[in-house]
Amino acid sequence: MSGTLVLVRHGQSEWNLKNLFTGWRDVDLTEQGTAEALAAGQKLKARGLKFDIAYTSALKRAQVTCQHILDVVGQSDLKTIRDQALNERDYGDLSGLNKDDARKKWGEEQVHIWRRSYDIAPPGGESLKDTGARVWPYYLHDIQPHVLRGQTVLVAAHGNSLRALIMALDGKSGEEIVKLELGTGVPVIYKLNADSTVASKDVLEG
Ligand SMILES: O=C(O)[C@H](O)COP(=O)(O)O
Repeated sequence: MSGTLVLVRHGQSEWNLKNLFTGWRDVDLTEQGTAEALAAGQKLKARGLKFDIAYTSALKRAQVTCQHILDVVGQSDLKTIRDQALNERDYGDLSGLNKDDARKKWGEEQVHIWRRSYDIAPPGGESLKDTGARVWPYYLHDIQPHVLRGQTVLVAAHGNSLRALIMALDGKSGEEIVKLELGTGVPVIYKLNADSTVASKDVLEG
C-alpha cells in the first residue's frame, strides 16, 4: 500500500446557484458553498486525515474550498500549490451564459452535447478530453509522486477537472465518465498501491 489521494470538488459557487456556465470565470462560493467546504473538512477530520501537501486550481472557488478544509483539519499553513492545470473545463463562448437561456437558443440536445459529451468542445472552449489532456499529465508529474511516496495529498478542484482525473484513476471510458455527477464538497478518498493502481476508493457522501 502506498499513499492517499483526496479529491474534493469546490462548494457551491455564486454561478452554480445562478445556473450560469462558469468554466474559467473566477467566482466566489455562496454561503452554502462555504458550509459545504467546511463540512468536507469535518468529514476528513473525523477520519483522522492529516495532509502532507495540497493542490488546487488558479480559481478562487477551489482555493477557498481548499483553505476551509485545511482550517478545519488544523493545517491552515500547509504548503498549497495553485496551478491552472487543475482549472475547470474552459466553457469558451458559453461562459457567463445562463444554462436555460442557452437551451432556448441552441436547443436542449446541443447544450447537452456541449455539457456531457466526452470529446465535443463548446465554441471556443475545451471538451472533457481536452481538459484531461492537461489535468492527467500534471497529476502524473506533480501530484502522484507524493502519493507514491506514501504521503496524503489533498486536491481541491472542479467538477470537470476531477472527472478527468477520476476517469483515468478508475479506468472508465469517456462515455462512462460523463455520466458521473460529482457533488459539491463531497470528498473522494483514494488509496493507491505502490504501482499506482487504485487499492480502494471511498466517496464520503451525505
Ligand atoms: O463550469 C461550470 O459551469 C460548472 O462548474 C460545471 O458545469 P457543467 O455541470 O455544465 O459541466
